[in-house]
Amino acid sequence: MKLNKEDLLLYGVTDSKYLKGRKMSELVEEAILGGVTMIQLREKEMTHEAFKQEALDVQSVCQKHHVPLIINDDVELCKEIDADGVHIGQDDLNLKEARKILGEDKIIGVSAHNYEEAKIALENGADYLGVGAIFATQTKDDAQNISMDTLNEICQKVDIPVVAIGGINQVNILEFMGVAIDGVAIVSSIFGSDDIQKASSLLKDKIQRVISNKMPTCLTIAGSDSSGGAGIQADLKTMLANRVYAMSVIAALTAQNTTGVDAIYDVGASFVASQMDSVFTDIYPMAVKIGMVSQKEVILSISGKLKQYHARNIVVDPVMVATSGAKLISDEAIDTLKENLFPLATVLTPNIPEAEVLSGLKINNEEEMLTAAKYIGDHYHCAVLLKGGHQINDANDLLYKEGNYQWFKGKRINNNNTHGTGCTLSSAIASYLARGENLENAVKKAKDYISGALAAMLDLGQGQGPMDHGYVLDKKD
Ligand SMILES: Nc1ncnc2c1ncn2[C@@H]1O[C@H](COP(=O)(O)OP(=O)(O)O)[C@@H](O)[C@H]1O
Ligand SMILES: Cc1ncc(COP(=O)(O)O)c(N)n1
Ligand SMILES: [Mg+2]
Repeated sequence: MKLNKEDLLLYGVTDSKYLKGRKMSELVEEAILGGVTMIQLREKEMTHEAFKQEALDVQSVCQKHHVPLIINDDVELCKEIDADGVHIGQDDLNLKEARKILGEDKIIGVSAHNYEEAKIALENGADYLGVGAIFATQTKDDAQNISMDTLNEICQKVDIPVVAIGGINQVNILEFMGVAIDGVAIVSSIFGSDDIQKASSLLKDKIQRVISNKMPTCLTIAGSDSSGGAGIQADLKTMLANRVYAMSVIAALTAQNTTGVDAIYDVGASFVASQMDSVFTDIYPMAVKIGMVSQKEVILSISGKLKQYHARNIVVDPVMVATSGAKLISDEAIDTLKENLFPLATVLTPNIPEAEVLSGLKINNEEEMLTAAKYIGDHYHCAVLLKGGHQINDANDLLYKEGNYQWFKGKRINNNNTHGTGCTLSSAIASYLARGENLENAVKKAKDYISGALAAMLDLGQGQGPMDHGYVLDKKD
């Protein structure tokens, strides 16, 4: 029996510490009834005879439900009872030998902790890879952690199925949104649960949704602009126009129009946290854009939640002053931003005045833009896109990342309606990161989008008006 990719969707891995006097085959049957699609029998401290007896019991349950049974480590036992396959680690009997013993018809899975190991396993004829540990796990204390990025890289470069393993539970399973895995291998959250069938069924439902979802998801955490040109409203319009599913956590409300900000109403830190819980435990965002956050407590609650949910692709727009000149952040909050949010950022997107505040340097030309971008990037250990919208000449933006820099040239458009340009650019970058683009391509596409939105020459309001975020839809008429 050879492997179907679909069999890996919810891969239950047993552990006798959860037996509590019951038979392993009973636990396995509950897991299968809940939706587990493949079973791995994993016993570390059992005599050969006892392991064989348990394996035969479990095998009859698996056969009854047409679920493949994989034996951990023990190639001989797999052959002896004619199980469907074996899973071997990096230290176990090597793959070529296992293949010689079992022949081509048996499934052989291999554990890999990095791309090199994955490549070798692929070359030596593995049928699937178990990659981890993704999260901290109690099952294996020596497990190395690997990042979502490495996991995704392995999935994309290796064309055999990949399951993620290590500490996966009902909440963090959503973090695989947008990662090209074929399934998850789970021990404790299935077999350690009081109701194995129910736990399996909930996990199955979640992993099915995560894997089948092809719509990139994106979250903005920012302030509301009642006039709709900047803040949350600009972000949602931008994300929609750049074809991602957009969600919002409102961190502040402004009474604002094109002529200025009349009032600010702060949203409490705990309500911001509640909004983030609601979003991250249901539709996990593949990228997050952070805009106006005016209060220290709110920033702390955002950074705490971003860490808790291992958010990735974080674009931080250090919004300090609106295009109209109004101050949007307290001085105390700027320090909190630097200490707590900047270290989490994939990229920071200051405009020239903001970069001057962050670097303490004056910026009058492109050479000084580079000096400031370098200072900020090296100081806060993140990539920096220093926007040139406030330059007198061209609207050229500078991306500085890990010692390298790249200019994104723009033609200055003779349009005074630039309300919300920073919000729009950062949201467009987040959208393309959610779509799987690397930072350089995301910036390039975002820059093209905003140039088009400015060139559409919308003219609304009595002050510096908003842009036409929907210009891309005109083609559809
Ligand atoms: N008149 C303009 N013509 C073309 N691009 C512009 C113009 N004004 C701003 N931009 C671009 O809009 C983006 C936002 O930049 P900027 O206006 O500096 O940010 P912020 O809104 O945060 O002050 C950048 O890509 C910048 O180059
Ligand atoms: C709620 C809110 N957030 C941000 C901005 C900054 O606008 P810009 O993108 O023009 O810098 C704004 N004016 N209002
Ligand atoms: Mg602006």
